[in-house]
Formats: sequence, C-alpha cells, structure tokens
Amino acid sequence: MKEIGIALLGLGNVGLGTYRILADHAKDIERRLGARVRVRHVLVRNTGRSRPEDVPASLITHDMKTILDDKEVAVVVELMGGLSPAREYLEQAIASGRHVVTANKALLSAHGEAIYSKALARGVDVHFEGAVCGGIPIIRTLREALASDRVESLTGIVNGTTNFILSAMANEGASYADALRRAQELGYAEADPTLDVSGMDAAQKLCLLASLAFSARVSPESILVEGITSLTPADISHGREAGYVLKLLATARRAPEGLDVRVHPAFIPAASPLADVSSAFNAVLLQSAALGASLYSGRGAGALPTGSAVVSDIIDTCRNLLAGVSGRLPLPCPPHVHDVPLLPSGARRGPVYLRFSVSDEPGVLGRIASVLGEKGVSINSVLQRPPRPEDAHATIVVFTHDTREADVVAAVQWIDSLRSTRAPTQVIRIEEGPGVLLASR
Ligand SMILES: NC(=O)C1=CN([C@@H]2O[C@H](COP(=O)(O)OP(=O)(O)OC[C@H]3O[C@@H](n4cnc5c(N)ncnc54)[C@H](OP(=O)(O)O)[C@@H]3O)[C@@H](O)[C@H]2O)C=CC1
Ligand SMILES: N[C@@H](CC=O)C(=O)O
Ligand code: NA
Repeated sequence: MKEIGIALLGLGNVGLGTYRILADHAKDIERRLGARVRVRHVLVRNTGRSRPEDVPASLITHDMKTILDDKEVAVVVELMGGLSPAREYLEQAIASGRHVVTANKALLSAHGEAIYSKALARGVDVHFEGAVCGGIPIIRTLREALASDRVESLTGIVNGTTNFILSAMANEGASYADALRRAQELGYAEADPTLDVSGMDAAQKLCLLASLAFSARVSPESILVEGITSLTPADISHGREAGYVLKLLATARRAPEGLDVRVHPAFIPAASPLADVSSAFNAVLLQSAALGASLYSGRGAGALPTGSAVVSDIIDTCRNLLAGVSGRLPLPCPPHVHDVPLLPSGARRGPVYLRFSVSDEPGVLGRIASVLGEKGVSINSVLQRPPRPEDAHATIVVFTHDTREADVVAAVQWIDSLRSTRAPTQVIRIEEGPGVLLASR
C-alpha cells in the first residue's frame, strides 16, 4: 500500500491529539484514503522533556532541517502556535513543495495572505480547518459546501475558553479566575490566555471566516474587539432576569454600506440556539441567500476535537496529492479577496444593557434618565438594586430600546463624569435579530 509521509510541528495539546487520532484511526484512514499516512518526524521545542509513551522517541526532533531534508515528507502540519518560527517553517515547507496544514489562526490572520500566495504560486495545498471552531467543519462549509451560496451574515461563539468561563460563571457560580484556570488545565486556552479573554482569538477566527464568507480582507486590528474581562456575575444575573444569556459573540454581516464585523460580549435571547451552546462548545449560525439559516455546532477547542479537524485536513491533502489535483481549493488571498468598507462601530443600532454604579442618594436615577433622554437613548426598562453591605455603591440597570451606538457612548461618557457615578458604566449590547435566530424566514 502507498505510504504518505508527514511531519508534525508541535506535540502539545493539538499535536498529541492529532498524533493519537492518526494512530487510533489508522485502519479507517487507510480504507478511506487507499494509502497509509505515516508520521516521520515530530518537531518540539524542548527535546529533553519526557513525552507520552505512545510517541516513539525516534520521531522527536528540534531540527526543522531534518524534516525539510527528508524527501519522504509530503505534508507538514504546523501545530506549534505563535508567529515565529511557525511562519518561517511553513514558508520553508511550501517553498520546498510540501503541502501544509495548520491550526494557527494567529499566524493566518496576521500573515495568511503571504502564506497563501506562496502556496498558490507553488501549487501546494493549505488547509486550516482546526484554526476555527476546533472540530466543527466550518471552514470546509464555507470553502466548499456553500461555494454556491451568498452568505448574508454569520454569528458565532468561536472561542471555547471564554464560553467555558461564561458558562461556568452562569451555571455553577464559578469565579472568573477559577474558570480560566480550569480552561487552561483542560487544554482549551491559548499558550497566552490573554488572547482568549481579550476577544483577540475570536477576532482572528472571525476574520478568517469573513474572508471566506464575503471574499473580504478583514484584519482584527480593523474591527471592534472587546473581551470578557469586565463582565461580572451581577451582569449575568441581571440579563437572566430579563430572559437573556451572556455570550462572547463574533458577528459579520453585509450591510448596504459595507461589512459590519465585530467581536464583543452580548446578551442574546434564551430562545436563541446560541444560548444553549455551553462550555467549550462553539457554534456558528449562518444566514445565506439560498439555504437560509443553518447552524454548525460542536466542540470548539481541545486536543481530540481540534485533532479531528487537523486529521481531516491531512486526509484531504493526501487525497488531492494522490489524485494529482493539489492547489484545487481557493485560498483567501488575491484574486479571491478584496478590500471592502467596514462599518464604524458607532453606526450599530440596537438595544443595550447599561449598569450604573452610583452613590445611593436622591435624584441619581433622574439625572441618569435625563442624560439618556438628552442623547436620544430611550429607556425600555429599569432595575434598581440597593447597595449590598459589601458594596460601596448602589446599582441601576437600564435596558434601552434600539439606539445608535454613538449616542450610547456619548451618554455614558457624560454619566461617567457625574459626581454621583462611582465606577465606569458597564455597557453590554443586546442582539436579538435574525442573526441569532435559526428560523429567520
Ligand atoms: N488548544 C486548542 O484547543 C486549540 C489550539 N489551536 C491552535 O493550535 C496550535 C497549538 O496549540 P496547542 O496544542 O494548544 O499548543 P501547546 O502550547 O500545547 O503546544 C505547542 C507545541 O509546539 C511546540 N513548539 C512551540 N514552539 C516551538 C518552537 N519554536 N520550535 C519547536 N516546537 C515548538 C511545543 O514544544 P514543547 O512540547 O517542547 O514545549 C509544543 O509541543 C496553536 O496555534 C493554537 O492556537 C487551535 C484550535 C484549538
Ligand atoms: N483557545 C482557543 C482554542 C481553539 O481555537 C479557544 O479557547 O477557542
Ligand atoms: Na473547524
């Protein structure tokens, strides 16, 4: 039987998951592919570290040259993370005619175009299903299954760590710090978890999705990105009282003036299918012209879910190689992507949740209401909480009607400058339109 040699760069969470799936499913893979996939090298940073017994020590190396010099290696699979040396190694692999697979969304969102262009010129495959939503086949869906359709919007929960943290805070009363620590232990978090909690990892993934869904060039630096670090258990419970669930949402949608692309926490109705997506599960809800609403969900992080996407990519690459049709799928680089106008965040219209921390004195609610009115922010409902013994201030929560975001920002700036305001106001957008509902038409 024909054998195809591959090299894994990285043997961490995803690298080990990938290695084990290749080993455990070897017979199935052989049957499906008509060839055997053989791991010839595993590149790591620290060769002195003890490794799991099922990975032969003879495979471990720290020398990329050994891999590049091995003519039997046809596919290089990058699962190291970070920008450098991951970029150099991938580009060296491409330059030497190797097909590449990666799960590195940080690298692709920063340097994807350069990497894809080199691969196009060299006629080699680049696959990256593991880079977005772990095991959910969302890249394949956009790149292949929906090649026929016109995506109008996509709304997703695309970061497992933050969804794990918010679920643990909401459902178990866990503290933020404890939930983050557990997400790290379970192998969901990035090596630098700031990328997760700041919303940056979700933004990197969203930009990859947007490039495929809208043929648009979008970078995390050009869009609104807010993370989960300022969210409190009180926000979660105030939202719940009003029938909402708090999620970190990644959204990209067509608007007449351009694309509206952003990542931020949002309250969504408990009836939204995204509200039920808990723990390290991810989901993407697509609205497209021909298919209508479609929902993709599953485990978005972790060794085996992500490893399953990586192994599928390896199999696809090998299939193309065996059929002599490598370089068949479009990559999100010119001529397949172009610049599009992006909507400024202040242009959003929608309801918002505002939590004011104020001194407990007469007239405060009236002053807040009058500033909101002055700025054209219309109040839908109000909750007032007396100060708890452990708090130095009272809490007023306002749910607004549809409002222009720029007006909310102006009102909050004004209110935060009042003497009676004791802490910066918490602003959380409420999303309840078709983007978060399955049956939109
Ligand atoms: N964890 C997850 O759930 C998911 C992760 N990803 C992405 O997959 C990639 C890997 O993530 P993960 O497995 O969690 O990361 P880990 O930190 O667990 O593993 C990284 C691996 O790469 C090796 N490595 C790092 N730098 C170098 C270097 N300079 N030279 C050689 N080897 C190096 C490390 O070697 P050593 O063992 O010696 O330290 C380690 O084996 C990242 O791009 C991440 O964003 C994507 C989807 C989900
Ligand atoms: N850190 C990421 C891992 C998968 O992409 C996440 O938590 O989603
Ligand atoms: Na995926």
